[in-house]
Amino acid sequence: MKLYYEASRFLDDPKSGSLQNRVFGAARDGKIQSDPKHVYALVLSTLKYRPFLAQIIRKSRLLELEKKSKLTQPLALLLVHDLLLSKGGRIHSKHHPLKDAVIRNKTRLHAELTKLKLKHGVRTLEDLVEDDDTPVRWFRANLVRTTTNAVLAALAHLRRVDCVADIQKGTIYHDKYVPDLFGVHPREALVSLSIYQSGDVIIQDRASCFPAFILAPRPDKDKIIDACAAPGNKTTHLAAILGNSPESIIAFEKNPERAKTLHKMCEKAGALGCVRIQQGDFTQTEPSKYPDVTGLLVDPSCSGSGIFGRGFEENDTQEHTQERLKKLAGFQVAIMKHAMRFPNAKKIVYSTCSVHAQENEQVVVDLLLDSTVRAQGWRMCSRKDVIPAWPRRGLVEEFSALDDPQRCADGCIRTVPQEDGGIGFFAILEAASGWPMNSSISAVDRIVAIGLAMPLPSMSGAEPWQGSPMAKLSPTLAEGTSPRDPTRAAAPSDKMSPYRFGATTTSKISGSLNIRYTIESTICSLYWTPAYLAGLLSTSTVSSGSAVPVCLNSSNPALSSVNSNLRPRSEGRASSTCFPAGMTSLPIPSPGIRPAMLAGNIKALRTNFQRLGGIGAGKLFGQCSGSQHDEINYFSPLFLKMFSSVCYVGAAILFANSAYSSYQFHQLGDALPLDVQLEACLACVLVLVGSLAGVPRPSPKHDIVTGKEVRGYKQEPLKYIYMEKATEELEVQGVALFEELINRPGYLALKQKRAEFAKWANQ
Ligand SMILES: C[S@@+](CC[C@H](N)C(=O)[O-])C[C@H]1O[C@@H](n2cnc3c(N)ncnc32)[C@H](O)[C@@H]1O
Repeated sequence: MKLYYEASRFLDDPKSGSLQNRVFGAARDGKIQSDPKHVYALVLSTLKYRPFLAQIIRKSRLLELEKKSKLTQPLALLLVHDLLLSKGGRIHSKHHPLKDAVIRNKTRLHAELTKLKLKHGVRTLEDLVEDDDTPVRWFRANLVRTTTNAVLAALAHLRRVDCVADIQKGTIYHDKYVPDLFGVHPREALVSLSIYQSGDVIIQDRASCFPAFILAPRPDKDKIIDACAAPGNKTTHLAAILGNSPESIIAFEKNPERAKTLHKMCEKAGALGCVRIQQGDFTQTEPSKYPDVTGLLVDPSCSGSGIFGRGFEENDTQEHTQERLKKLAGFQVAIMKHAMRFPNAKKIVYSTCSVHAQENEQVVVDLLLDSTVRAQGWRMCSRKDVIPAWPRRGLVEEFSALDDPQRCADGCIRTVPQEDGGIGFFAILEAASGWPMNSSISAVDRIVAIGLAMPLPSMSGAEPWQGSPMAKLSPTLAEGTSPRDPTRAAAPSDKMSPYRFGATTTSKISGSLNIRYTIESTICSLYWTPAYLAGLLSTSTVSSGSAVPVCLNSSNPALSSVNSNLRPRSEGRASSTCFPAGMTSLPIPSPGIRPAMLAGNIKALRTNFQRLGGIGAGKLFGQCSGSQHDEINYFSPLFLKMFSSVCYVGAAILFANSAYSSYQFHQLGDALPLDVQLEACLACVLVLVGSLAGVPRPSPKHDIVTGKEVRGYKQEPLKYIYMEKATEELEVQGVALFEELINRPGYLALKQKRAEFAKWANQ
């Protein structure tokens, strides 16, 4: 429980700073004893799902119901998170009153989770969070390994659409801005495809593809430095544009762990021949040692505010936010100034994944107002050099300190998170005097392009080749700063796409209603069906009166006593239950029946089944003839025909019911419960019985000695099932024997049940 107590301190910690810093800092200072990695992971995941967990807790009334246990909201969030979402079963490890309080409400909490999933039409909460975050799954053809046409051929099963808004499941969009880029619906199974696994395609947000595209290095001519490279999305994109020319990229990465990720990603992309990875601080390099470098891509650590749900933490104060932005901007200007010192660099692209002007336009203004930068001849490029067709440009008001604010703003690219189909982005281009605006990188003038960077998969354990589309992953920040944590999980339903709403409404609810109903009805069927079957068999015996046609041999001396017991049940006391006369001898295991009484009847029932089984289904249904000479009675052909039909109809209903239940469980991603499996088995048995009963009777045979017709086997009478006593006893107790059967909703009450369930699910 220590872990939960310690983690709860970080959920609503008023202190500023990133979660990672706070948790690991607390561990260093000896303020927490639990493994900081566990604390961090637990708090991070709880924060991610917080709105949903809070909703589940509120709707289940957990805190109200467990008032006595003094369960607090932060602890409830963590414990419910582990109960519902953690696979490790940590909450069950040792008893503790607070853990027990949550576990006591397990069913209620699971029900609320199910309702939430049904409401949003998702199989897991992960889907819900992801859905809110990623409007489009962007991926680019890795031209190091394949071609755009080969990728299109591999995805030929997807229908081509011409605009981002038309992207839905089963479609593919070929981007009009970045030629090797494609967009699919986030739920499209991309990562399971071989083209993804082989590294032929790399998932990368469109905005993240802009910087390398703007830099546009030329194969065999340019040498590029990627100043802040890990995890390597833009590095591998550069390699693709450079046609994998040997040794054409130097990729710097300060963080040793992230440098390993960068290596992995380059390896996966097949770009190691082209990229030289240099682990170390780019700002500590000596520019004069790189005379052959013609261009740089500077994608420094930033606030990551352009990535969905990765803005500053909600508990960050305004002052703290400003303080952090100032610090980041200071680093960003410094690293850009260093990049501008490379003697033969003609073009620099600067990018961040922030939406804050402080990290974007204001950095550019600071650079352009700097006397050293001016003296070096760097200037801003105009719109025509920075994806001119892209409609969203920089913020004019931020350039008021410069000569032509409109021109400067037009030289920028901005993307709004989600609205523009991906993460937030900004880009600007500057050039030194004399630089021909439409020139390539070989031009003598110097250019600076500014955009936004991508999140870092390694931060959240993503595979490096997943690239940048994982919009939830946090970016690495500058020195003295730290990655952003998801203070908010996915947006609530009002932010959801129409697509999901579509899936959320009637069909899901009615379907889910059916799940519950089918479970209910399945259990009922399983509970009652053997009784019905036994009843059918017994009834056919009883209802025909004393001249029982089934299995009683009038020559049998034991028969008279048996027959005397076989008076129609309507004469007995059970008739008061209003149950159909023919069914009164059913050994129904009503909860009211005391076990001892039931045991007697079960024994009798078993004996009957054994006898019937002993005779054999074929013999029972009269399709076989035997060698015995006793003439015995059989079911009438009409009865058998009807019985067979009843079996088929029953089997069809059970099959349909179990199939639909299976479908619904599949939709929910749950394993098929035993009762549904048993239902399907029962349906098979009914088909078998029905088909045996439906086999036409053989023509009568004649005894070769007597010449008489021989039609079957001698059979023993079925044992009488004594329901009378049980009935009496129950009536004394005031229990209606068949109450459950009478009150049980029929299969045809589905509509009503659906409505009830829909009401329940929408509470
Ligand atoms: C925003 S990420 C880069 C993302 C990368 N460009 C991509 O698209 O995959 C910033 C990276 O720069 C690294 N970094 C920060 N300061 C650095 C420095 N002074 N020198 C080299 N790398 C640095 C960080 O460790 C981090 O991995």
